[in-house]
Amino acid sequence: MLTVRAPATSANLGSGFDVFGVALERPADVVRVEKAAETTITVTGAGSQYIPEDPRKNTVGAVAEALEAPAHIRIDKGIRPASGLGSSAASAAAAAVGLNELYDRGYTREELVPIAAEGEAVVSGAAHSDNVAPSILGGFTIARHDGVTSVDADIPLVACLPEIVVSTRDARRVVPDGARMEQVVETVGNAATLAVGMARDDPDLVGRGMHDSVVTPARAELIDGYGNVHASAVEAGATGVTISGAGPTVIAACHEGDRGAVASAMLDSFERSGVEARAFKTRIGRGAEMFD
Ligand SMILES: Nc1ncnc2c1ncn2[C@@H]1O[C@H](COP(=O)(O)OP(=O)(O)O)[C@@H](O)[C@H]1O
Ligand SMILES: N[C@@H](CCOP(=O)(O)O)C(=O)O
Repeated sequence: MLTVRAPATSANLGSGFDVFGVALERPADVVRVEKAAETTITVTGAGSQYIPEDPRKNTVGAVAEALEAPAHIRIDKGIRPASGLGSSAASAAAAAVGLNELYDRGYTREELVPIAAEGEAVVSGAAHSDNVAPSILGGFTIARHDGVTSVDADIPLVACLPEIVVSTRDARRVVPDGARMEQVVETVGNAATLAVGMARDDPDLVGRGMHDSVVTPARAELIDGYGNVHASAVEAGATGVTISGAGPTVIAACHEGDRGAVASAMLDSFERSGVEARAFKTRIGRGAEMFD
């Protein structure tokens, strides 16, 4: 039996829709895999009552099938589903890393990314890799159709999760069909700024690069109080604020010493909108880790 801890992730970071992602130091899913004649799944932990144990409907089932690696898979959820923190992806990432080792398949971590993304297709209708890539590789990742680039980065973050459920499948339905040329130009500038900020561990550049005028405004409508939470976080010192993944988590980049104030400001602001929320002070962290 093998045990794998795979971290929560924040995808998009505003300007990098379906491309950028970061691994978070916490929270995480823990997945145990054991060889079996056919795949069975049990789920415990955060939000487990909403997660199917049928291998055709759970992200880890798709991964086991893609790797031809049937197993008893036990998932202990540390990441609430439909949170915008890559909950479904963390389980898929952990299963990919664990089953690859258990069955000695020999795939590199980069090669496991599209395999784990098969799980995302099951739940969101699209095999987007921007959550599974950082959950497997850690750091800041750029997921393209032809492969993944990753870089270690150290940026302090605050993730604020309101008690609202937004499924990725629903949030993908509000993504606009296209963008105007000036938005494309702006997005290229922001995305490039963010990537340089990651390479330099610079929270100011990362924050500036998180702005997005294409997808984020449409999705903000799904999160009660988003505009005020954004403004409060910036006022408290956040260098940039955006929706984490498909939401409803709101993620802020900041300097180390500002994390407490930013977290309090975001919580207070959600509360003023009548929304209960939790805030995690976190930072960019490592990818999936395996234990015997
Ligand atoms: N292993 C899993 N972990 C979490 N959610 C899963 C898993 N397998 C299937 N799901 C389903 O995926 C959906 C949550 O995924 P998604 O909407 O992408 O949210 P998140 O951003 O938290 O990953 C829920 O409907 C949940 O039942
Ligand atoms: N690029 C995807 C990311 C979804 O992230 P999740 O954490 O909400 O599953 C999207 O924006 O749809």
